[in-house]
Amino acid sequence: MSFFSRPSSSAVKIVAPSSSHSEPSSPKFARKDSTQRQCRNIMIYGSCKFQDKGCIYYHPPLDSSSPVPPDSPTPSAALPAQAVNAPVFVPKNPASPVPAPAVPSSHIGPIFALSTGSSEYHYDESGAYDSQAQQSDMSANPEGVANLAEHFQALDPSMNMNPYDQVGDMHLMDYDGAMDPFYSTEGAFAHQPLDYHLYTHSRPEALQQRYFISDNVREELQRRSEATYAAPPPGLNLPEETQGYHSLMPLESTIGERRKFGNWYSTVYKALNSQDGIAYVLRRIENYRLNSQAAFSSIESWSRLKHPNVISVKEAFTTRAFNDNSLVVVYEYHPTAETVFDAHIKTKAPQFQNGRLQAQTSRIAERTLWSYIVQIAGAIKTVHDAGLAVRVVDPTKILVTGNNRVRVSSCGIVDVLMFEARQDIAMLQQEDLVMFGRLILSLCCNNLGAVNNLQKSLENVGRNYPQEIRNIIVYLMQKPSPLKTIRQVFDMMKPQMLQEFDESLNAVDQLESDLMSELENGRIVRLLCKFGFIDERPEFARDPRWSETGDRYIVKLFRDYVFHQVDQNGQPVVNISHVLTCLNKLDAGVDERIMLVSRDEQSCLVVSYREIKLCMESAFSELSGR
Ligand SMILES: Nc1ncnc2c1ncn2[C@@H]1O[C@H](COP(=O)(O)OP(=O)(O)OP(=O)(O)O)[C@@H](O)[C@H]1O
Repeated sequence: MSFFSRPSSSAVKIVAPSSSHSEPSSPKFARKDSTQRQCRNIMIYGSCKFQDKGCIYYHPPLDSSSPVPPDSPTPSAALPAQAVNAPVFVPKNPASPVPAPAVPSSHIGPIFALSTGSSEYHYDESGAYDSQAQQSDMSANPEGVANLAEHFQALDPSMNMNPYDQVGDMHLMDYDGAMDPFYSTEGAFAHQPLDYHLYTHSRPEALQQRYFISDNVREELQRRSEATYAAPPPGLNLPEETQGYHSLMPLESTIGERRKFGNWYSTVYKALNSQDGIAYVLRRIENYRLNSQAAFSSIESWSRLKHPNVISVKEAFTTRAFNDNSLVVVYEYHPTAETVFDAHIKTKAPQFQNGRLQAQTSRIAERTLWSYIVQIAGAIKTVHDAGLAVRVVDPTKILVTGNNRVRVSSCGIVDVLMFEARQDIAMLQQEDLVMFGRLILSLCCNNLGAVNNLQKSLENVGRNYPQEIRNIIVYLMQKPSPLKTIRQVFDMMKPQMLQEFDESLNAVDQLESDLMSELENGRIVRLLCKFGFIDERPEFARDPRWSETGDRYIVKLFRDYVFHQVDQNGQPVVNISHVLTCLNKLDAGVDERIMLVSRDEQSCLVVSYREIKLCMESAFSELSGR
């Protein structure tokens, strides 16, 4: 189907000037004979290997310095009446130079003539009005140009609003550089200003960053992804596989001084599960001898417990794969997690401050501390409600797994190791509370040994933090009593819980808004997929020229307009703002018109995004058989 035969189309075709003014629609454009169409090999490679071997296309003589470019595969020769009456591409003030259209100069042919009746408008290579041509026209027909402009304006009053008039006002959009340094703004070219209503942003005040998820989130997620698939260095002499887990990689150093986990040495590995392909953490206890299978009974209870501040337990097993009797407990893996000890207590390397090397004193912020207390208290409450005890509430066993997000790790392992001691669960829960009090004290004082001088440490807490925190520590560390429960701690920090709740809702809003921008990107990707399906398709319905003709030709020219523009120096324009602007306008099907130029620069089409969208949809539905 010819594009120009669309009854509703207002596309205007602009063709190269013919030798005779009286024949604006040169019969050249009607030629479909392949022997007269230039061979594409000549256009692409400069020569055709098959020229003397039966290639049916036109090969210009070698000595011809500027071979006549072939016709663009314009589907129809003649302009229908509607197209002539449609709004046309007219300079606002024919007597003065016309500003360049939004198409880069190099995409515009040597001289274009807007052929309408017996008059023509001439544009030079930069798209500016060719005053010489105008002179000669005017000498032939002194009133021609002025009359023609009046004629066009009479045809369509909307002509007074020439969208290209705004080109002079167009400027590089402010966010170009801010968005991504890779997309340089060098070699400025005219942009369409963004139509913000095309974006369905939930939070318009944050528009600058809204094309993609925020840099912080993206970088963090990428770091996590890299950590998940990081491979171990060679020569670690680890088992290839144990109980369905492979690609083991230690998450801590296995050489040098090692701390014991109770009476045992332990090592933490990341490993991939061969059944679901997911990464898990294996905590291995070295040289452990299992005396009773019943020791694993608590693991089942732990594997049922789910809480956002508890690292889930998957399973436990014993193995000889490490050349000893090892106990392994498998946990959910949180890439890039670090212990609370490493994050807040460990001495940091000294840094230069005010020109002097100074030790880093990083007292934990009060807000962060409250957030940790609320989260850990929530975890302990859930564990106690399930009839279990955490048993290790320690800065080296609480992990920071995200922005202010903490999770209790290593659950269940002490239950297995100490199975034979069979302690009373109520007593173990009381111990949890004392350990929790010590943890808060260590965090406030930046010191694991703070508990050794309780009086002084509490004074320290009183100086740097509000009285409520001190009260909680004192409450948790007092003697065990049936009245001392984690619920009481919640009563002591109601305002902070409310604040924590508000902030977690804010975090959800923030993530939803990030998700929203990714949704927009998904929309753009779907459009790009359609381009991919249609453009340069070698054949469809036994037609090798399917992707080069009819609606598909418009789609192809639009693809060139979006991606293959060059600046005034002939450099490719690789500016994602332009791409996003065009694709969003296409997706919305706006009425704004743009000029598409054929690759041979012999013809131009002025079409609206709405029409291009129709072409794309019709071509795609042909392909998908809908
Ligand atoms: N579930 C998990 N997900 C991700 N990383 C984890 C997980 N559990 C532990 N890790 C990481 O493994 C490393 C070692 O953990 P471990 O509990 O042994 O800490 P540690 O500081 O070495 O304590 P210890 O001195 O008692 O061995 C830590 O950096 C921790 O962040």
